[in-house]
Amino acid sequence: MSAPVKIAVSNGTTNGATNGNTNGALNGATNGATQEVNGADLKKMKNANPPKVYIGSPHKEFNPSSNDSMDGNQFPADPLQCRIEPYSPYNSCTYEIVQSVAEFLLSRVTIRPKIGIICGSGMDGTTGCLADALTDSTSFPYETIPYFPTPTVPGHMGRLVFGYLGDVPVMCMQGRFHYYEGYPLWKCAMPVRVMKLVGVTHLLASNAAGGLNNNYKVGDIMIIKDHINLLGFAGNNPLMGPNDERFGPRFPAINRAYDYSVRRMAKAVASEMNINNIVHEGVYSVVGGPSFETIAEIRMLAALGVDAVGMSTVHEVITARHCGMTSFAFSLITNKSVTDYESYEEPNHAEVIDMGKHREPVLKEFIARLVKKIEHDRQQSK
Ligand SMILES: O=P(O)(O)O[C@H]1O[C@H](CO)[C@@H](O)[C@H]1O
Ligand code: HPA
Repeated sequence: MSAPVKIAVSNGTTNGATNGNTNGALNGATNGATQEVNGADLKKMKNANPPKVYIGSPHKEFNPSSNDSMDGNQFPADPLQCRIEPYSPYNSCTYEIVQSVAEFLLSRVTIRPKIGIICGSGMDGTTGCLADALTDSTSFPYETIPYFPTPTVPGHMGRLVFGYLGDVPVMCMQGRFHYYEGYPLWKCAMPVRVMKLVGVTHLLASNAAGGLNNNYKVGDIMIIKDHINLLGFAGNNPLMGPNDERFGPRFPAINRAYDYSVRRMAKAVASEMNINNIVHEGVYSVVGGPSFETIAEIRMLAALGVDAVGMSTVHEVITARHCGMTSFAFSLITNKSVTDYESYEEPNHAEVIDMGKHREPVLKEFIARLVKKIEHDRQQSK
């Protein structure tokens, strides 16, 4: 049975005050009621209270005259304001909105994490992994967080957990948002900006990916050293639209996206754990999905120097770098990409999730040790 977690119960009000003095982070007092429930209770709660569909959901017909509320707020009466809606490829989530989400969270937890973790498919604790390893945790189902999207993909649980990994305070996204779910890229990456305004300085993202590199086996880990943003090549980027300099510059550099020193720490962790034989470093490419790749596409990606392919992470890392966060990401190779026209093999999401669960203990330890090193390094460089 999984460890009890505290569920933060929204009382519809926020009282966090902006102090804006530490990395743009907000500071707020805890006033949210909390209650203890276990994992089973949480599932029951989720089923009993089907997710409210907020303005940010891709699945809702937007109706300006509706009286639907978002955390107690009415939709704006002015229909022009209502044009700020989620289908736009341009970011319509203002700094103030992100700030209000950060305040909402900070006013309900006392913990002030500097490290934010995003769990990939099958690694999100649906069976009780990383987030359940957190102690003294407070958990927010996404549907209880104003403006947050809700995940629609199996293997992505959909809650934000604050707690201690070892003795390091972290916040952990159990479940992420993908472009193929219907969310524009800026919306998929919006939680990263929330992390930033909560005070997070280091993003640590994981994902499930298909392995193209012939040296990789299913179950291996690939530390991402660089990416090819295929969605960006096609004119789609989470930073498209008006730029708010409070987050970052109009034209951010991305060539050092995957922090060299954190990658070195990750390799040191692999040595300590004696798993060098399954840990590689390589290039990840994002595709839009949800269909897996054709053989011709895989061959093209391999020719471009891609080692692993997936449908996430890149927009999160771009958004993190834009707002000055240090970022690190790794892929769990959950399947080998098919390159042979004679092959009967087909990738499928079930095997992706199964491999995530199978590798859970190794990944948990890998992340916990890395988090400890990052925190140690952060303390040293103060
Ligand atoms: O990248 P994560 O979220 O780990 O998920 C990966 O697994 C799914 C395909 O099985 C896709 O969503 C792909 O991106
Ligand atoms: N392709 C794209 N995304 C993926 C894959 C894949 O083979 N495996 C896990 N996520």
